[in-house]
Amino acid sequence: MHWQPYRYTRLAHDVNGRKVADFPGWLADLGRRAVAEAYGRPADDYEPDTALVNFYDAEARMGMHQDKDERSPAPVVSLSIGDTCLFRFGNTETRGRPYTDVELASGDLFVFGGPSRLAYHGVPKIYPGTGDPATGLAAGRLNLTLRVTGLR
Ligand SMILES: O=C(O)CCC(=O)C(=O)O
Ligand SMILES: [Fe+2]
Repeated sequence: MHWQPYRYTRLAHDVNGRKVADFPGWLADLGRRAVAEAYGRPADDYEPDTALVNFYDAEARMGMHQDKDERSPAPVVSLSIGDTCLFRFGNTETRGRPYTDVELASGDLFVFGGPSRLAYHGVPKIYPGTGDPATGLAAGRLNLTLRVTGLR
């Protein structure tokens, strides 16, 4: 599936009109491992169908929001590559406090599941120059979120 603010589509109308690439099997496996570890039980039934990729340059931010364009309550698995960011993990009721600020560094993985699936969250700050160029990313931050859209 392809996400364009704020809906999923089968074709990338806003890019090239083409069908999006199949979800890579290795990435789905990684998602299952993440969910299994976070939940402490096997997650063989976790079948993400969409990976949303966000690139953040030094000034980029993401405001507080809920991930609620999916029809499925399945967990969202977030992977971070490149620059470290300040990640704000909030509550399910409001955009504001209480929230918890954590740093997400390259290689960190975060699972939004269960009661936190619909928690507000955002990225108030990127720490430029903190990434390891060995990732292949010379600058900035990439975030991938694996999602089960529940749309087919
Ligand atoms: O970049 C992040 O860590 C969060 C991304 C996010 O919240 C989203 O793509 O919905
Ligand atoms: Fe989000």
